Amino acid sequence: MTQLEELLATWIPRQRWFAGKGLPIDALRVESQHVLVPGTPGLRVLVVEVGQHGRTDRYQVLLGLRPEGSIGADLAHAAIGVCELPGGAEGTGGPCVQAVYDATHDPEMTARLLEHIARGHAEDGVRFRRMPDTEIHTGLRSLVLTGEQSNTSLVYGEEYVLKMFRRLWPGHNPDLELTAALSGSPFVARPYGWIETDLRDSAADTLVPTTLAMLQRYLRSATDGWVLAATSVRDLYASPGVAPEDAGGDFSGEAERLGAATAAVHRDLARALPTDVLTPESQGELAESMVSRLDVAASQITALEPYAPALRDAFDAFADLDTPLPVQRVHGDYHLGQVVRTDSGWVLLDFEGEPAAPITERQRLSSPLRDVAGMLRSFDYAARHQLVGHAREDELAEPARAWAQRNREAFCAGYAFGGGIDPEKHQVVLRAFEYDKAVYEVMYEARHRPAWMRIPLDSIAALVA
Ligand SMILES: Nc1ncnc2c1ncn2[C@@H]1O[C@H](COP(=O)(O)OP(=O)(O)O)[C@@H](O)[C@H]1O
Ligand SMILES: O=P(O)(O)O[C@H]1O[C@H](CO)[C@@H](O[C@H]2O[C@H](CO)[C@@H](O)[C@H](O)[C@H]2O)[C@H](O)[C@H]1O
Repeated sequence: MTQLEELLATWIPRQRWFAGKGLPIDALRVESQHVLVPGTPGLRVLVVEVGQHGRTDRYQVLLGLRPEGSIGADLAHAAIGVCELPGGAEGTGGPCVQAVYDATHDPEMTARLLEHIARGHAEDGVRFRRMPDTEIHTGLRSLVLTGEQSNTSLVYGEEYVLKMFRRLWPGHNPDLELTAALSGSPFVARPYGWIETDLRDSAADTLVPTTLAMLQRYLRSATDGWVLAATSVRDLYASPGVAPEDAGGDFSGEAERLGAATAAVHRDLARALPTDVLTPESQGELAESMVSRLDVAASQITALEPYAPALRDAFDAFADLDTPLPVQRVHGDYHLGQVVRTDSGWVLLDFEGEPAAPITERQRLSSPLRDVAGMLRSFDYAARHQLVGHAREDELAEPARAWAQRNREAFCAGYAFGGGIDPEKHQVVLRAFEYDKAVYEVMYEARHRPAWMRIPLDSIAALVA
């Protein structure tokens, strides 16, 4: 490994967006390095290959370069280290020792990204694109959004958000594809542009245009759906003996409006992008993929094993259904943290799909009920997460169940009222998607938040009871 690769092998596993937590890094290689700002201070986009346990993932790193010893206090938290870089100070000849740091925290450097998108510039294999009929204000200072994210988002002057996709797969990111297809909808934040490069698809041995980042309108008045729901749950838990419908912070009106917004987005996606009907064979394959995901999860998480037969039965029942299943592009990783409440209503974000799945899989058409199931799981999460370690856990189990049930029903009613298919009439499909999502969540939590693994596990226990 080069000195830079050694540094990255220590720094990358500590980042929130690193998906391979818990496993040692066996190999790391800088696959490509694109110079956006030559010299020092300098800016490069790196595509880094990380090998772990027999598989290789790619990550995007925005690397800042400064002369050794010149990283000020404002960037100290972003420091990666000091190393010799080939062509470190472009124009000066040979290798040169540089301080390298995470440039997402450096507004001087990130300002260049916004300028490049505004101008539709291209630089060293990286293309910056502006959406037609948009005007972009430059000269805005960026700040990194804090929070539990799979990617990194920069907010420019409360006007735009630039989401840098961290884990890269060859292809256009579905977040960009779907947000662009929904442009003009009141239920999505307007897209302004994107950044892309070519990434090698080793299976096909071709270079594929691949999205590195997407620029969108920043919604100033937005409040996270998860935060709103968690506040409602907290209110309920602080009012012993009060039913969810009588509690001050009842969420069901919002849940119903969210259901209607979701149905409207599904309708618009079905109008703008391809749709189909699943053949019985494809439905069988989908059920099989749910079973395989369960098998992998149960082989790693022994606490899942007792529920595996009941889960398999639900997937089999789905495979045996003989009603044709309409499919289309869907959100793919829908939960309360992906929706925000603004002054004018709910807005849906992050159409990326499950960040751990290859892009081709995420682009596959699916039933809109998959998203409905995702949101129903999220109501369950919102109700249960405050029980973890709570002194009154046993006493609160019933209010938690009642809160989740009330909001599930309200969401489904809003979805049907808003023109979506009535989820209540498709229980077999809905159950299969809910179980599949819960299995995914067990794996996700085992990797990212082990203390929360019992949330989906408890739900599975209750669902199959
Ligand atoms: N356009 C936006 N306006 C306001 N807040 C946003 C916007 N986009 C994202 N956010 C905030 O950032 C959080 C993470 O964004 P998201 O796109 O879900 O990133 P990730 O894929 O990394 O999880 C969201 O939950 C939301 O609170
Ligand atoms: O938002 P991301 O695209 O990063 O999605 C991943 O992280 C989510 C957690 O932030 C995870 O969602 C799970 O936890 C949520 C509460 O934090 C809960 O509302 C969801 O229902 C639950 O699935 C998501 O699964 C994962 O892909």
